[in-house]
Amino acid sequence: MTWGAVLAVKPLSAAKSRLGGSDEDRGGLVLAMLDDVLAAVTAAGLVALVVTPDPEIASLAAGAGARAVGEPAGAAGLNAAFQHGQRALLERVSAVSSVVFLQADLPALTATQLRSALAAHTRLVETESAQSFVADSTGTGTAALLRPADLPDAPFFGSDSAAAHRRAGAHDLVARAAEAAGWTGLRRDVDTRADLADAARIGVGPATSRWLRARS
Ligand SMILES: Nc1nc2c(ncn2[C@@H]2O[C@H](COP(=O)(O)OP(=O)(O)OP(=O)(O)O)[C@@H](O)[C@H]2O)c(=O)[nH]1
Ligand SMILES: C=C(OP(=O)(O)O)C(=O)O
Repeated sequence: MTWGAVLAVKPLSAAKSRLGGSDEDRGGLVLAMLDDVLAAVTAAGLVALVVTPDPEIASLAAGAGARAVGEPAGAAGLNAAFQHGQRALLERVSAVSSVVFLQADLPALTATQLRSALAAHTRLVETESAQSFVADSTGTGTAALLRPADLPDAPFFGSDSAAAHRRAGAHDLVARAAEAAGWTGLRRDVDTRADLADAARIGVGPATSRWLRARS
């Protein structure tokens, strides 16, 4: 399997409203977390593509070695953005056979944990068309959805997405893979200041670490 990663990020002015703070402060954190996620994705050997309407985010993605595309025409929301990104990635890199839709707010993600999840998918998912997911640390959201690169179906990110992906037939990797106990960074998405403190406790990447130091 040749894996690609698709990430989606809203405009900086609208992103991560639950974190509070000034637009500038929050925007800096969104960029830092994306930088750390892309570093882990690249270190894991995946090609990455970011769907975003924001030129500053697109520029950071390009600097980190990822491709960047704008929002899909005529469709809105995260699930349409992921589908659009999957199609765009396949058009650009035809060798990609599987994709992971990955949240951009996982600053404690490591390449080792990401590779471990991809390996668990390959080991546990028997049929070629099957999907699997990694639930976030609360168990209700989805940190990553793993699937064939040519699957056209829309994913079900949003509230209670873990249950929605399970209902859609995706395998629950956290329930099935013993090594999921080590996926602390992969599962630690950051929506609130408390989440950020927990990510810092786990250990964030260099960009988020710099952002935190500048504020301490
Ligand atoms: N490109 C794109 N990304 C999106 C869209 N909606 C959500 N996202 C991204 O999807 C990811 C998951 O969304 P959330 O964790 O809810 O983040 P958020 O919407 O920025 O956070 P809140 O404002 O606090 O709800 C984040 O990286 C968002 O930037 C969209 O319509 N287009
Ligand atoms: C979109 C999701 O993330 P969050 O719950 O952080 O909004 C999700 O888990 O499907």
